[in-house]
Amino acid sequence: MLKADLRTKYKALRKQLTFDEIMNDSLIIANHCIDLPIWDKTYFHLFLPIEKQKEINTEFILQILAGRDKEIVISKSNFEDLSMTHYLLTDNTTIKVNSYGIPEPVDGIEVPINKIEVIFVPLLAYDKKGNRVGYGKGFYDKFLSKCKTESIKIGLSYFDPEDVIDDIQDNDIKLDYCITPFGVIKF
Ligand SMILES: Nc1nc2c(c(=O)[nH]1)N(C=O)[C@@H](CNc1ccc(C(=O)N[C@@H](CCC(=O)O)C(=O)O)cc1)CN2
Ligand SMILES: Nc1ncnc2c1ncn2[C@@H]1O[C@H](COP(=O)(O)OP(=O)(O)OP(=O)(O)O)[C@@H](O)[C@H]1O
Repeated sequence: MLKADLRTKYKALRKQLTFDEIMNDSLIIANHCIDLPIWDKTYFHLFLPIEKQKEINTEFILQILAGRDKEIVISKSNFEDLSMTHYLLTDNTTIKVNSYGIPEPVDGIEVPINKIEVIFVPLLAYDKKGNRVGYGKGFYDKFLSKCKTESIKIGLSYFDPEDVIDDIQDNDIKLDYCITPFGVIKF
């Protein structure tokens, strides 16, 4: 299927999810993280969920990371140049929801991209090769292209993969893993 059709399909599927399903799936997904070979790493990038889009609630993953004394990195998005700036999440971080519904740090200690070792990636759909589709502005394509090649990219999804995304381009960066409520997929 084409990216545009996948966006429509998966937005519709997400719309049907109840609050309880979102919470249950998010908790199961967080528990699957424990099985991944990432726990020797220090710098973990996490997205904070857009509630109105019914994204996976990453609060449970956040708790696991904090419990293991990891450095947690979150981003602020610039919709003018489609770039992201990365900040360390600390006890003093003030989070504000922006006009797109994304919870973001107001300011803080900036983290250079080359420090980030593990990235939890939001997505609408993905395929069996680890290609992904987001909201279509290319924020994560750009961000992931600047990350160290050895960084571990982990998608989170409520759903199984599609067979194939037909319009993949050269600048699409593949995931290393995807976690769903059904288990961990390695690409
Ligand atoms: N939690 C989270 N943070 C993230 C992303 C994400 O997917 N999830 N992004 C991943 O790249 C970037 C933000 N990407 C976005 C791109 C477009 C829209 C947007 O256009 N929203 C419209 C309606 C979207 C729609 O339904 O298609 C709106 O809010 O009106 C929002 C976020 C960076 N931060
Ligand atoms: N590394 C890059 N640098 C600059 N532009 C890019 C890069 N990667 C992708 N783009 C551009 O971003 C636009 C959106 O790409 P795509 O449809 O793959 O977005 P997406 O993966 O759905 O969105 P997102 O990454 O925000 O979740 C395309 O026009 C693409 O050419």
